[in-house]
Parts: sequence; structure tokens; C-alpha cells
Amino acid sequence: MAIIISTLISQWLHLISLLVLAIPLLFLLLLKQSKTQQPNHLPPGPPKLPIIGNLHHFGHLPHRSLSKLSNIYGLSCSYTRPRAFASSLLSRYRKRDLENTRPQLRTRPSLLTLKRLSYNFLDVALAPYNEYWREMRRIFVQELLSPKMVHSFGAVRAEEVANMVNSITKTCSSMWPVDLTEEIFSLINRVICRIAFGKSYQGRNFDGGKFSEFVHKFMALSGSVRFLIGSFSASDLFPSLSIVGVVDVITGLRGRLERCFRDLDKFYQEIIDEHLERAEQDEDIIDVLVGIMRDESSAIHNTLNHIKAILMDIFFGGLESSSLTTVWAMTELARKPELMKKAQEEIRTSVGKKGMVEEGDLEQLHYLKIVVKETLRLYTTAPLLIPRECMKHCKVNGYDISPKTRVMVNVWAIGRNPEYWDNPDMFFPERFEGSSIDYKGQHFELLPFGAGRRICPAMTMGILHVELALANLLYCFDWKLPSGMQIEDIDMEEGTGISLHKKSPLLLALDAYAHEVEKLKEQVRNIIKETELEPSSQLNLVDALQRLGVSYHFEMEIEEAMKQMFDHEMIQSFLRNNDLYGVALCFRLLRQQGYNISSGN
Ligand code: HEM
Repeated sequence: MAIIISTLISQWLHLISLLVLAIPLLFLLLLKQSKTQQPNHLPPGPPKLPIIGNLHHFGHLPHRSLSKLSNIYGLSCSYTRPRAFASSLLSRYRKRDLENTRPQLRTRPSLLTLKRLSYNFLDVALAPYNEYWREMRRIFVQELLSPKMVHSFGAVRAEEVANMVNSITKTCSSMWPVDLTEEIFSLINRVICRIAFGKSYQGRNFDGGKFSEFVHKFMALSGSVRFLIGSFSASDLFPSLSIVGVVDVITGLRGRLERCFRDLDKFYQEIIDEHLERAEQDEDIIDVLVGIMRDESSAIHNTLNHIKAILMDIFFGGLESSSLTTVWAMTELARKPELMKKAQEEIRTSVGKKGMVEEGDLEQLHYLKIVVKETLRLYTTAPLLIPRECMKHCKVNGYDISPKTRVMVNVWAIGRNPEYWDNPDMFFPERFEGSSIDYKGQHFELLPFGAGRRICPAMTMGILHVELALANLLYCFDWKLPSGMQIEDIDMEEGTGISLHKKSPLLLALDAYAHEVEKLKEQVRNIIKETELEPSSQLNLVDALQRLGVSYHFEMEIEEAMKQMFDHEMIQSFLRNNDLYGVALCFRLLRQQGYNISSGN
């Protein structure tokens, strides 16, 4: 109770302090605004309020609010204070205009809050457009995420996907649903951590636990500042008035940011120190960055801060985007079981009985690819991209965009614009069948990775993570809604945060039958381990299971059916390769044929 009262008092004190500050601030701003020269032909927008302009229109899901505004006010609208803070919604622009404007929109606004988190803009994502950014982006694309480098992490991804499958198998039952959001986030988290930190990440006290705490803190922080999209604090909103920095102190935002920054900085330092001390290299991302730091001929004199800034990009860019896309894809497929089945059939037919979808299989999975494309159209994880800033005066649809204008490109609205898409709100991957539209920045209707010079440099890796996770979830398990739940009950609400979150976790149950097969696999796996079955044992499946002591009751006819359906060689190869999925698959096929197989005890 005491805690609640003290929290209330402190909130009131904050509010009163803010009001006290607001009055002199209002005068200062009105004075300054009256002196500001207005450009000629600004985009239309709703009436503005003093100081905050149109900020109150943004709501807690700005991409949606801005989309509505553009429907009312036309092609390009919604700004607050030209120069200091302005946002042009480019959800409906002419393609020609976009092409002409793009060169003027290559830089990022210098947001004070992000200055700290990016080690004074030493990273790629937030650095202004200049020679430094060009070189850092080259390093990012050619050295950190080159196709060779991405490929070299294949084993890490395969291992972590197998861990996810095992974790789902172990922790769930057909009664208790799986928290897919948790499973997917933790998979991508482990993959990205291992790619960035290498072996040193595994088995350490920050393995999983501590690091995901940091990630959560970051996410919470981004959620708390979300409503100002792209202007992350009061100081960013009114950069010309240094006094307003006090507001950030009062609201506690500065303190929280500082603490979060220090935690992360300490964490990075620990790992970098280890990499610096050890003799042999792992070829993880820190190793590559340390190599560049030691290379005196490098165009950029890399320091520890450069390395840390790049790590920020990798975690900010790599964690959420791929996880959220996979979660939304599974959510939509759960709402459309016929599409899920179609995707599963494609994967299972193409991959066969290997037990896992491997990276090399993905190329053949055309339906899966358009499922991902459709997900990115509807649930683009960065709905307003990363804010851009206008470098030189330019025109969009005849409207003036003056230098220093902060520009948000509403790719979420573009992806749902009825002028470009039939039934835009419907999840319908088939719309991409036979279509050349892609997400690589060439088709302005679909820009989930942005476009132009600032397009996401890790698109290939991001897509690979999504496709691999999704393919394995669909291949290894049959999913259904938790008992008592209807399709309409699936919560599609978006949460706040700088990315497009699903507000509540996605909970799905394993189909009872599929779950049994998984249980059987686990049982057989243990038995093989215990009895140390020789790989060369000449056994057929039924004999093998009997010799191993698995008491499955087979009717005679089932045994016959098995012998007919699976030739001796095939079963031998399952056993030789310890391919329990294959064994389980035999059972599954028999069940599908209507045979009643029940486990003994
Ligand atoms: C499905 C996965 C991903 C999606 C949807 C995505 C989306 C985006 C978007 C929309 C942008 C802004 C582009 C613009 O302003 O025009 C961006 C930039 C960026 N992304 Fe990604 N991203 C993904 C994966 C990744 C991964 C895995 C990494 C790093 C390992 C990454 C690192 C970056 C960086 C560094 C930038 C800044 C580029 C620049 O300003 O030059 N992204 N991404």
C-alpha cells in the first residue's frame, strides 16, 4: 500500500513539475515559432496545437493514426513544427516523387537519446549520411554479414533450431499450449548471441538469462518512448531549447536510459576483453571487429566504442525483426488452418524424412517464401522505417519538404493501401504467386526492409532466420488452437514499442497425435542410448522395438502393413542413422491409415 501511495505521490509531483515547466516553455516556443520562416507549400495536416503541433494525433500506434490522417488530408501530411520536428507521412506518394526525393532522405536525425546508445553515432543505423557511414556500412555488409560469413553460421542455426524443437517437445503436452512467442524469441536471441559473441557466449552467466534481461529492458524502454516516434525524448522533440532536457530528467527517462546504457556497456566490455585476451579466434562478429581494430591500414580507426556501437545495431536490428515476423506468420497461419496445412505439405513433401529442415531445403519452399512475404506486407516490423531527415529542400507530391524535416515513411500503410493491393487487410500469400513483386527495395508497394542506400543491410540473414524457424515449426509439429479457443479468439492486437509487436503471446497447442509421436521419439531415443544399439544391427523396425523393450502392441495386420509400407532397407537406414523422426514417421503413417497403435506402458 505504502509503495502504491508513494508511487502516486511521485507521479503527481512529476505532473506538477511538468506543468510548472510548460508555462515558460510555451512562451519561449511561441516566440521562436513566430520568428520561424514557414516554407511555401507545406503538406496539409490537421489543425495544430501550440508547442506540440500535431503530436496528439499520433496515438499509441502512430503508423495507424498517421495512415488515417493521410486518408483525410491526402497524399502527404501531418507535421508538427517544420524544421525542429516534422513528420511527413509518405504512405501515398507517386513513385516518381519517391525516386526524386530519395537522395535527399538518406540521412538520419541526430536524436539526443540515440546519440548515447549509438556511442555518438558510431554505428550504421543511426549515423548521419557521410563518408564515415559509407565505410561502416561497407564493413557491415562485406565483412560482418558477407554471404560467406552468414553461411559459416549455418551449424549454429541448425543446432539452435534443434534445441527449440527439443524444448517444445519436452515442455509441452497436448493439454498445455506452447508459448510460441517465447520459443521463437529465445531461438533468435541464442542465434544472434552466438553469431556475435561466438563460443564465449555459451555456458556463461549471461547465457540466455542475463542477456535476455538486457533485451527486455531495451524493449521496455522503446515502448515507453514510442508515442513520440522518432523523437525519443523531450530534448529530441525540442532540440533548440536545452531547458527541456530537464523534462527528461524529471520523467525519469534519462535515468532509465543511462542505467540501461551502462549495463549494456559493461556487458559488451566484458566480452570484448575476453576476445582481446584469448589467442585463438572463433571468427564470430567480435573477432572480425577486433581484427579490423588491430589493422592499422583500415580506413577507420576502430576503437572499442565502434565495436560496441555495431553490437547495438546487431541486437536492435537482428533480434526483434526476425522474431516478430515469425510470430506474426505463425499467428496468421493459426487463423487459417488450410494455409498452414498447405505450407506443411509443401515442406514435408520436399524435405522428406530428414527430421529437420536444413538451410539448403529452403530454396525449394516456394509457398513458405510467399507466406513470409505476405507476413512482411501486413506486419512490417518497422512500420515507419527508421526516421530519415531531409538533407536539402525537396518536393513530395508538390509539397515543400524543407531541410532538417524529420520524415517517416509509413511502409505499414503502403503495404495495406487498397490502391496497390486487393483486399489489403486479408492474409493471402497466393497474391504473390506469379507476381514479380519483391521486398528488396525495388517495388515501392512493399518496403519492409526500406529502400535505397539505407535499406536494411542484413535482409538475407533476417529472411533466413525467419524462414528456417518457420519451416521447422511447421515441419516438426502439427499445431492447433488451445482447447476451448476459437479462431476469432486469437488476439491480433498490436502492442506498443518501436517495432510492430503482437501484444499478447501466441499460444498454440500441439496436436495430440503429433505430440504422441514426439513422445515416442523421445522414448526410443532414450532406449537407444541406454541399450547402446549397434548402428549396424540388422533389425527390422518391429524387431528392433521389441528387442529394445518398447512395448507397443501391434495387431498382426499392423505388423504386416508396416512390412508392406516400409521396406527393410529404409527402416535399417532410420535405425543406422539414429533417425528417430523416421521411426516416428512410420507410426504416424500407420495412424493416418487408420491403424490403432497404442503404447503399452
Ligand atoms: C526480418 C528481419 C529484418 C527486418 C524486417 C529489418 C528491417 C529493417 C528496416 C525497415 C530498416 C530501415 C531501413 C530504412 O530506413 O530505409 C533496417 C535497417 C537496418 N537493419 Fe534491418 N531488418 C531485419 C533484420 C536485420 C538484422 C538481422 C540485422 C543485423 C544483424 C539488421 C540490421 C540493420 C541495420 C544496421 C540497419 C541500418 C541501415 C542503415 O541505416 O544504413 N536488420 N532494417
